[in-house]
Amino acid sequence: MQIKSVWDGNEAIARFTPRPYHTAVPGYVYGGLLASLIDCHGTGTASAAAYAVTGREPGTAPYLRYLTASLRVNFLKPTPLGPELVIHGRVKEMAGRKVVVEAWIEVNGETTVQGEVVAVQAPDHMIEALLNRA
Ligand SMILES: CCCCCCCCCCCCCCCC(=O)SCCNC(=O)CCNC(=O)[C@H](O)C(C)(C)COP(=O)(O)OP(=O)(O)OC[C@H]1O[C@@H](n2cnc3c(N)ncnc32)[C@H](O)[C@@H]1OP(=O)(O)O
Repeated sequence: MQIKSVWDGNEAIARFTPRPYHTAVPGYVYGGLLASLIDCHGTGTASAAAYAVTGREPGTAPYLRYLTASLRVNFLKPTPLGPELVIHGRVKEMAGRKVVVEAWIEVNGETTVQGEVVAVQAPDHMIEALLNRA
C-alpha cells in the first residue's frame, strides 16, 4: 500500500486518498482496499509499538517486523470516495511475540471502518525478505 505510518507515542496515524479505481459501488471506497489499509497500518503500528516499549529507535537492527495472523474488519458505514482517509492504530494488547492492534478509519471526522489485527513477530528469514524487497 506504500502508506507512511507515523507513531506519536500513543497511537499511529497514516493518511491515504483513494483513487477513482478504488471503487466498487460508485461514489464509495472498495471494502477490500479499506481492509488492506487496516492490515498494513496495523502491522506497522505493532512494529512501532515494539520499538517504543523496548526504548529503541524505529527501523534499527535487529529489525522488528510483524506478520498478520488475524484480520477482522467491520464496515460501519459506506466510506465516501474523494476525501482523504485517516487511519488510526492503537495497541490493545502486547505479549511475547504477539501484538493486538485496534485500528479504525476516519473520513471527514467520522469513523466508517473499525478493525482488529493480531500481529505476530516475523521470523528472521521473512524479515530479510521484507528488507530486500524492491
Ligand atoms: C509507525 C511506524 C511504522 C514502522 C514501519 C513498519 C514497516 C512495516 C512494513 C512491513 C509490513 C509488512 C506487513 C505484512 C503484513 C502481511 O501481509 S503478512 C501476510 C499474511 N500473513 C501471513 O502470511 C502469516 C501466515 N502465518 C504464519 O506465518 C504463522 O501462523 C504466524 C502468524 C507467524 C504465527 O505462527 P507462529 O510463529 O508459530 O506463532 P505461534 O507461536 O503459534 O503464536 C504466537 C502467538 O500468536 C497467537 N496467534 C497465532 N495465530 C493467531 C491467529 N490466527 N489468531 C489469533 N492469535 C494468533 C498465538 O495464540 C500466540 O499467542 P500467545 O499464546 O503467545 O498469547
